[in-house]
Amino acid sequence: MQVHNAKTLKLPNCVLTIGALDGLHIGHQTLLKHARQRAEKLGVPLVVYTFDLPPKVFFQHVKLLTSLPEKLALLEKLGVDHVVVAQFNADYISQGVDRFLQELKDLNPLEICEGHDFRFGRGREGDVHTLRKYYEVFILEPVVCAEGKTISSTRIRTLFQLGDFDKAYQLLGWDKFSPHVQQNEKALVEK
Ligand SMILES: Cc1cc2nc3c(=O)[nH]c(=O)nc-3n(C[C@H](O)[C@H](O)[C@H](O)COP(=O)(O)O)c2cc1C
Ligand SMILES: Nc1ncnc2c1ncn2[C@@H]1O[C@H](COP(=O)(O)OP(=O)(O)OP(=O)(O)O)[C@@H](O)[C@H]1O
Repeated sequence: MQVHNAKTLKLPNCVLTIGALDGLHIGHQTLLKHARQRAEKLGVPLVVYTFDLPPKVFFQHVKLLTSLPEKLALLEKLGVDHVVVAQFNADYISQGVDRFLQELKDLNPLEICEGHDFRFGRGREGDVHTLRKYYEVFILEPVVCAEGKTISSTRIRTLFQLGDFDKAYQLLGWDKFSPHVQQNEKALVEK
């Protein structure tokens, strides 16, 4: 797997998923497994475009579930070929939807795979309908837990704060005893 700064990767084609992907929980994993299958079927690389810090950590100062090195290790396990890491800072945020779409052009995605609530660009002005004007977009149905509630990074952060570690690990879907999970448990309960 190769890691790139924003605006440096150029590809003739790919399957692309964009997102904060904090925690790489079961919803994210399902999305990336689908994207992996599409990339294999089309014979093109799988690219993930992600943000460091995740936008919600930057704006709302919520707790980080996975550090960048942890996230990259998990993306590699999921069979991602290229990861673009955008430094999410004031300068980056100032770019509007048009410049972000311009950047995507260099990746030439044959398909973009997202969940229905994906947003992008300054003020969250772009969504899957915006992407559909230019690209083939696959929308994954919300992945839910056994009680039918949608899995999200926000929900997992809340479960950690409530001390419901078993449920949080269940929704993360990674090995409870792996070093990154133990390290995060400590970080998430410490205020
Ligand atoms: C160029 C750019 C500017 C953004 N500006 C904002 C912003 O002003 N406010 C905000 O909440 N999120 C902003 N975001 C983050 C997106 O809303 C969104 O969190 C990001 O695209 C990841 O999608 P996800 O949260 O569905 O994973 C921006 C994203 C991009 C690519
Ligand atoms: N449970 C889920 N089912 C299907 N798609 C999902 C699910 N959770 C996230 N996604 C998709 O994964 C991509 C990245 O989303 P994001 O990183 O914002 O996850 P999130 O769990 O919704 O985070 P947060 O709770 O911080 O908003 C988006 O396309 C989003 O729609």
